[in-house]
Amino acid sequence: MSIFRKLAWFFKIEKWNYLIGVLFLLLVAILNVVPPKIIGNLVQEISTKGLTGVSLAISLVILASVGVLQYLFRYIWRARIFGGAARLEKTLRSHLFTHYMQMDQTFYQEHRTGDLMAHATNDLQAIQQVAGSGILSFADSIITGITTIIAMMTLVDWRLTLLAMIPFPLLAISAGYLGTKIHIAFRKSQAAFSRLNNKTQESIMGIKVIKSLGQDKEDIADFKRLVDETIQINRKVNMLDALFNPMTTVLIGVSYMITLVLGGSFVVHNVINIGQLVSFISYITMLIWPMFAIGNLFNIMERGNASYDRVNLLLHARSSIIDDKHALKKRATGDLNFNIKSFTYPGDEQRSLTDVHFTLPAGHTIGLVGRVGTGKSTLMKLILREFDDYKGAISVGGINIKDYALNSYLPSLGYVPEESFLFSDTIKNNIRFGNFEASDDAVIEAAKKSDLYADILDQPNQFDTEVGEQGVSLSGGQRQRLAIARALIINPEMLLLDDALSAVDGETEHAILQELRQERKDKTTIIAAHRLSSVMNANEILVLDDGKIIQRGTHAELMAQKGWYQDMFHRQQMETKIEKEGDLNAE
Ligand SMILES: Nc1ncnc2c1ncn2[C@@H]1O[C@H](COP(=O)(O)OP(=O)(O)OP(=O)(O)O)[C@@H](O)[C@H]1O
Repeated sequence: MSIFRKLAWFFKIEKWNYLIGVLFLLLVAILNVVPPKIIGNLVQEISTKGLTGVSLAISLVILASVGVLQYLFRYIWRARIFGGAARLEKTLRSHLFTHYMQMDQTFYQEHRTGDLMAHATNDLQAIQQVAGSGILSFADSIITGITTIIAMMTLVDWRLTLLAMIPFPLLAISAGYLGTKIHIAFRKSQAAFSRLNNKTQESIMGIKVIKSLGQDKEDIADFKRLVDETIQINRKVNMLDALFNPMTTVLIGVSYMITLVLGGSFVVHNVINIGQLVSFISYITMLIWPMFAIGNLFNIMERGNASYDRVNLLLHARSSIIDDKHALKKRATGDLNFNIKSFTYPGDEQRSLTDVHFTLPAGHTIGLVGRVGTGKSTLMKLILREFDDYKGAISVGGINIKDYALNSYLPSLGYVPEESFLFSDTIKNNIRFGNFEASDDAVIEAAKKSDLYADILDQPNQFDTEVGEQGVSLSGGQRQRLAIARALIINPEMLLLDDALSAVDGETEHAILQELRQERKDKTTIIAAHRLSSVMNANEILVLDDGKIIQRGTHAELMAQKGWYQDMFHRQQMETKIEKEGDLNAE
């Protein structure tokens, strides 16, 4: 029952719909007791040869009217109760989705996508069932049960009713016992479903890697193992479930036996007549549904309860990146001051950034270089406010970035990672994702600036070409340039390119960077790259190692020093030369 308590907030909002629904359930249940009584009367009249044409006609008219009214009333309760359940699903669905949108990176590091999908589908459906079939089973089993029992007591005989109900308490005891077990089993079943969801999602996303490394057989075996495990757990749920329904049948059977033996003797001793016995047997039959409804109710409630707890846990997770009450609702413009004493990822032991300090005046570009895993992306993540828990401060235009409202701050930034997410939509819509108001001319302009225009004209439907899921129909370089166009269309105050030109050739890279220098004279740009040619023209270049700045200066200054930058520059020049010679020889 605790799930009803947990959903009290919703039933309060929908109280009128549920009250009207339950009222009509009650009317249906009251009407339900009429036909057995009429049939019992008819049988009695037949057995005493007292049946007349008029009484038969009246009985038939009553039966028909009851049928029509029940049809109408059933329609009303269905619309009210199931309509309410649909609204609960809608409310929870949008609540959960909005919550997902607001959560920070730490949340997404802690929860796997498959899990989050399972919560948004399976769990919400289970909760919705509580508000629909659950309420129906609950109200109907009580109402039908009570009205039928009252009819049996008043219209037939209260002693026979009590005797016929002897087996019923057993049902309540077993329901209570099985209910707890079912609750635990459901939790396990839902966790298993999440694991299976995660596996399916990961395998489909990673299908290319799995196939190219020849791991398909192992992956299928792994999947089968998970399916077996899930089936095993679900079998236990079904077994517990299966224990309940046959028990109901057995108990009803016992009740029938009591009725036939004792009811028969009541007829023999003229306590009740044969018509009443027929009515009584019909009433016992009418109790079968409430019994099954109780079984069904436990099932629905336990499933819903386990799901509600899981969803609630998610909804209670708080993002650590939240707006202050007095957060500034203004675009972040001006110089960037990055002063980080130290930053460690949540749950990590090792620092990822130590003593990284720099100022980037508006209109300037800073380059970030260094070995892999030295903190270049981490530095950008802090500017992007993916993580707020660090020692130090970052400010833009003299204002701490934590003091800006997220909805004002983030749209001031244009971020392009090495692998951008593209939506399965047209090229045009992907470019103007950051600004759907952007005109077609602005889209063309952004495509030209990112050196993508010629490629788009080669596509079958030019700007209206669908790029497929995650942009599968485009090359790596085209995807990167499309992501740059998407960032440029919002004309960001600060552009962050995180190895965003790694898949384009040197010439294209040169053209794009040239364009950016022209276009972004009063805005800041941060470029993290492995290819040093990407940062050569930056106003300052930081060389990072193990999260610390080991060298800094302009290209000329760094080339004049012995160190990582000079070594790497020479090495990359040599590689380019060898590549070019290789190309010439091939021609
Ligand atoms: N989300 C994360 N949680 C925990 N540790 C992380 C996370 N992201 C990165 N790290 C760690 O932080 C360090 C810096 O990683 P980062 O991605 O910033 O390096 P990078 O210089 O951008 O590397 P690359 O050139 O390969 O992109 C690495 O040791 C990495 O393992």
